[in-house]
Amino acid sequence: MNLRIKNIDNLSFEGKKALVRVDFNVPLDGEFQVTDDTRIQAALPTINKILNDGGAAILMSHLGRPKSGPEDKFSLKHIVLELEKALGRPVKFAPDCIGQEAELLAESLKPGEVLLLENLRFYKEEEKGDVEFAEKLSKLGDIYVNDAFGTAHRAHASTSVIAQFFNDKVCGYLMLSELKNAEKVLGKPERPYTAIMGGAKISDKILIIEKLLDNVDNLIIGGGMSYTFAKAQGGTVGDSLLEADKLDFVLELMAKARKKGVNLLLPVDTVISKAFANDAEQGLAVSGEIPDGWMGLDIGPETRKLFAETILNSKTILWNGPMGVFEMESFDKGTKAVAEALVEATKAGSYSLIGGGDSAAAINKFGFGGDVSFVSTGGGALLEHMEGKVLPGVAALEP
Ligand SMILES: Nc1ncnc2c1ncn2[C@@H]1O[C@H](COP(=O)(O)OP(=O)(O)O)[C@@H](O)[C@H]1O
Ligand SMILES: O=C(OP(=O)(O)O)[C@H](O)COP(=O)(O)O
Repeated sequence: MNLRIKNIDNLSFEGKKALVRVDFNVPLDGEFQVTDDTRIQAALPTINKILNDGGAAILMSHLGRPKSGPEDKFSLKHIVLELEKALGRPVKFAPDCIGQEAELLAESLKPGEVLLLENLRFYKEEEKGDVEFAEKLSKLGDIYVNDAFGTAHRAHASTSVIAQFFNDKVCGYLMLSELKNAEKVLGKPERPYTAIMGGAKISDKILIIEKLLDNVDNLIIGGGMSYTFAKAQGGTVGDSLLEADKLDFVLELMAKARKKGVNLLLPVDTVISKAFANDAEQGLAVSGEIPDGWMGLDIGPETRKLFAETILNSKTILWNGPMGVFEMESFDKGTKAVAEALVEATKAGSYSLIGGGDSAAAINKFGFGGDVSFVSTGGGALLEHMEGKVLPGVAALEP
């Protein structure tokens, strides 16, 4: 971890206004209710430290990916109630993240008070990393705190460019805890070290899979991406997810695993279905032998046993991406079996780190969130960090 960054514990916020970049990019339902408040809860230690010190907190975040300007469905006003509930105190809201009203609201903020700014991405300048926009934001606070680990892989105005306008700039507690936990896997992980990769698309995870082969003892591949491996080995995959342009890459990966002595585990059987639906006709197939008209939507029972065995023999485990379409009950058994193995391994003293929105949602769905070592609030950010890339949101905090 970078020790040149100032420690938040050594900083007093008394009488100060802290401008805090948080990641409140949380899921909302059709009624604009927050359906998972993990990221809000995770930001509380930093906000409470500021308030308990006698400071005021000005919170800024993005929500979703608005295309051009303000859109009601992406307004952060929808999360004010949830934030008030979590903090146990009122939260003021600035309907624009820059400009006169935001400045007046920030200026009149008293110690112990909290102000939430409207979605930063209502300005295209945010994602462009525009310096003038960053400077306007910076006028709102005296100290800059970045606690948005989930967005730390973005070099945006509020996550990195803004830092140059502050003498006092620090990592928040969430960011620190995320970096510390990732270090256990990135540094000298206790061995055997097993990475489990799943989810829908190989193309999203190519770099990380390749990078992992330099470090892991076992690499488990499940979920939608495993059918491209089956196809590349000459198998048939019916209507399963397939990235036909990645077949050569997959064969190279397999060769690299052999060369590096990495034990690559692929599914040996798969739950198949006639359609992408919970109640469609289902069956079981040997991997690479899926008939036409069927699609693989989960790993099969033999695979679950095989994967669990390896997980239980591991000392460090990194998991990203579900083993099947866990959102449907008929296809959640593989993901559940892997989650259960992770919990058991953790109980036996192994270190387990889970990243990615869907993997975190899966582990929470099964009620295991508290039974693994760490569930990261980052998806892309955690993976980029694992690839060894410098996170702009962290680098910007260096003096
Ligand atoms: N066999 C499969 N066929 C289709 N979709 C799948 C399959 N296995 C997993 N998925 C889907 O992959 C999605 C998660 O992928 P991804 O976004 O890569 O995970 P994460 O957010 O954890 O990184 C889930 O919505 C899940 O339903
Ligand atoms: O949810 C996020 O990323 P994730 O889906 O990789 O966890 C972050 O808020 C970053 O959002 P972005 O990918 O729109 O920049």
